[in-house]
Amino acid sequence: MEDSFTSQQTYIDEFDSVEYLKMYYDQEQAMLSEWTDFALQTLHEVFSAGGIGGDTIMDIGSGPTIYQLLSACEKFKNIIISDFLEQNLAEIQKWLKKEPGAFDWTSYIERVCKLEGNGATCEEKAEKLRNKVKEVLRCDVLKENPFEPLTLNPVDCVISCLCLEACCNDMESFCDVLKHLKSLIKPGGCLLLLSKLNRHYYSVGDQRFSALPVTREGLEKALKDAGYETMEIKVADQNYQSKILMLYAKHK
Ligand SMILES: C[S@@+](CC[C@H](N)C(=O)[O-])C[C@H]1O[C@@H](n2cnc3c(N)ncnc32)[C@H](O)[C@@H]1O
Repeated sequence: MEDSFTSQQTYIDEFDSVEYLKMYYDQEQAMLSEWTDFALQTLHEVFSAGGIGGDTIMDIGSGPTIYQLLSACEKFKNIIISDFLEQNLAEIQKWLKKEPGAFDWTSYIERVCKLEGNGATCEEKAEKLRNKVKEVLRCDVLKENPFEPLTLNPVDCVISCLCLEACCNDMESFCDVLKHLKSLIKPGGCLLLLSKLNRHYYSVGDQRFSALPVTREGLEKALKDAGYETMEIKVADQNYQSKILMLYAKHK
């Protein structure tokens, strides 16, 4: 069964949130900086350019991470965090409640404060983000209503980083998921997707998790087929090892 796409039960049983943070977000691990450099810089640019903002932003497949919301928290009054796994939501809650053992995001917060250059301290920025997170919810993007049995009001913006490729085993399913997300966005609102291209899997500890190897063209087509209008695409510099990109699309 080596080749089958990772099941939801495997995620529930095997995804180790603490190990994921250690492998991909611990500053000691230099291999990660290409992703975080790109994500922090790109999200800073997208949110500071104006145009994207409003009442509520929803992060889909947040995992145990908050770096992706550091720039967004300047532009939205409310933030909804969501993931399929309870263990990831528990990690987020630990950080929100400043509990012992919570992951230390200080260096990420400092980097975003520096990019924003408005004199806010790391503590002030962290408090701003904490205060804006109004919900931490379980979701399953494979469901037509990812928050079933809840029905949420559509939001101004949905953001999702490295998640959809981890849930969908083909482009048809990817397109269906984009349609599910569309129902969570107000008409005229936007979707921000951050992805690594052509990746077949990622590892957490000894466990491999499947990824759908997406291309820029495939993503653009899926967005079009799902009824979005692509507004902007940014691809990381050539000197990055793996191709990574940000897609900004509008719910027409
Ligand atoms: C590679 S991690 C990305 C985490 C985080 N967004 C980041 O940028 O590091 C993929 C995430 O997708 C979540 N996921 C997997 N299947 C899902 C589903 N059906 N619905 C929502 N999230 C799902 C996993 O729990 C995991 O947190």
